[in-house]
Amino acid sequence: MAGSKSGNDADLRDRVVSVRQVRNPAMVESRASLANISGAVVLAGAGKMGNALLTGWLARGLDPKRLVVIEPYPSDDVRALASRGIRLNPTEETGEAAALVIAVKPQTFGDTGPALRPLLGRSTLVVSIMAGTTIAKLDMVCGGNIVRAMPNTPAAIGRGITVAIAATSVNDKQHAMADALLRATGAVEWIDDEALMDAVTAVSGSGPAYVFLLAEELARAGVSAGLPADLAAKLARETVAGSGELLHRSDLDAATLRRNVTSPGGTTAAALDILMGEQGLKDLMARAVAAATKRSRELAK
Ligand SMILES: NC(=O)C1=CN([C@@H]2O[C@H](COP(=O)(O)OP(=O)(O)OC[C@H]3O[C@@H](n4cnc5c(N)ncnc54)[C@H](O)[C@@H]3O)[C@@H](O)[C@H]2O)C=CC1
Ligand SMILES: O=C(O)[C@@H]1CCC=N1
Repeated sequence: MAGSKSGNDADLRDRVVSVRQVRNPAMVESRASLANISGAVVLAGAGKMGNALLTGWLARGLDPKRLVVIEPYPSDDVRALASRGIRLNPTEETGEAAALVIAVKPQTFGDTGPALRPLLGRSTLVVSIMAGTTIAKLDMVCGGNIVRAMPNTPAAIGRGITVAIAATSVNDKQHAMADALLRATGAVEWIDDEALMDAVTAVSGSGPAYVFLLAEELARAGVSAGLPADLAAKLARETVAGSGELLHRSDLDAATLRRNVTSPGGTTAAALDILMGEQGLKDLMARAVAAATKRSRELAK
């Protein structure tokens, strides 16, 4: 038994190494491409997602002097970046940007978008991460060579996943720059069917919230089952984080990892009878993702 466990550990280590080997080239390439950007990278909106992007770019070697941040209510963290050379709300002309990344709320874009036009030249790349905001709307409100992208908040620790689609006017150089900017925060998947973006937003854009809710409710259920609140919170947090990390490192799919926890006739099976029963998680998740997809479509109007 012990022999087979250490064999499993060795297998897991091998898999971790092979995962790292696969991921590194893209990160290295992203770092090289970020360092090669000439011209200003302007970020409009340094809230939760804008901040995560900023952190990733700086960690991957984008020269802070190339960064311009437009943010009416900068957090202390963003203000502190000014000491590293980032230009925050500059009053002087910044000239034509190499890239403009739009991270304001979609509901405000109709008002904020036109003010960004002076930053755009013929070759400016525009990357929008706004939910539900189509390439056609971006083109109408501010123009530029547009990439529409949907990241998620694990971007803040370089573990996000972004789905992106480029307008036909985006050339190879602009495409590579967009890829480098987005890849600085994790994996990137390029698609060529914009209609998929609403479901993408519902699954990976909003998805971290569903996982955090799972941690919240697992802790609450632990308290109901008799645990002290702080122990329940710690157990739920570490269980969600550890399971996510195992899923990340393992070659096994989620269903197999789930089965590996489930002894026939045991405690997990008793819980899964509820979670996988009628109107269980499958039904709830399908309804939740459908609601988010619908909301993303509504934001486009
Ligand atoms: N939070 C998330 O998990 C994700 C958000 N997104 C998208 O990212 C965008 C930003 O979302 P959050 O960061 O969550 O919101 P947020 O509210 O934290 O950030 C938006 C920022 O825009 C700033 N702002 C307002 N008017 C502005 C102007 N005229 N010029 C420049 N900045 C202005 C606000 O002060 C705020 O800091 C949204 O479009 C959202 O759909 C995309 C993927 C995930
Ligand atoms: O809730 C939202 O609308 C944004 C987009 C995906 C995550 N947060």
